[in-house]
Amino acid sequence: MEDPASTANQADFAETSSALAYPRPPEVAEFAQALIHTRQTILPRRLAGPGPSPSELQVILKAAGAAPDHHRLIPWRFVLVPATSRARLGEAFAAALAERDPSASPEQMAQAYEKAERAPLLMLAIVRITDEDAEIPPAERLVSAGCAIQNMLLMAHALGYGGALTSGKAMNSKPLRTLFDLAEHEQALCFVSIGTTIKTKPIPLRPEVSRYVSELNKH
Ligand SMILES: Cc1cc2nc3c(=O)[nH]c(=O)nc-3n(C[C@H](O)[C@H](O)[C@H](O)COP(=O)(O)O)c2cc1C
Repeated sequence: MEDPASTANQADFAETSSALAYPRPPEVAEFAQALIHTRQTILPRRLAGPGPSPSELQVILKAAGAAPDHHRLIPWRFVLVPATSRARLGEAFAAALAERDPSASPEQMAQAYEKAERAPLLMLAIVRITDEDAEIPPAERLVSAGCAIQNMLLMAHALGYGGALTSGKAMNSKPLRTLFDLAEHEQALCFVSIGTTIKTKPIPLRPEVSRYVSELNKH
């Protein structure tokens, strides 16, 4: 059965690209494989300018919108943190640290503050855990958010940028929730950092398929 577009309005949707040729030329799968398997985390301290241009940023953000999204709820959102707002984020990180560890040293406070300065493109990924559509449980919303985030990481990688997801103890602290104006039913998932890779590292080893796949027995 087709899903109704329940929460989001039809006007919220737009065509993005034309279809790929069918049958697929083999290069398509080869390209997809190369893209997926060469993506790796490049931590924010290894990301410098330039970051994506405004038009590249739109391409990256549009990729999120291609994620599977049951009932087309758009249960996630991203808040960009431009250079002019990094100081406010740094203050929230430091306040979050002070809240959970009142004995934090000035060095630790400075480190917490400095985390907001890294990576030319920084955004917070937020998921709407519940809303009036009770049919779509939190787990499905989280899956959709993860798909949207991975789409952006892969698109950034295709454009030649490095990227990383970072979380940490400040994620759902009061200072951060207040700064990003999170509603009660929203949860901060992770920061997405994107920029030019200044230091590469070997591609990590990937798990054998047998580690995560099994077959349902008949009995
Ligand atoms: C939601 C989420 C949050 C993450 N937060 C952090 C983090 O705070 N610090 C970090 O070093 N890596 C973080 N990671 C990245 C993982 O450590 C990384 O993806 C993993 O080591 C696999 O490496 P790869 O991305 O290079 O394949 C996070 C990943 C996810 C999915």
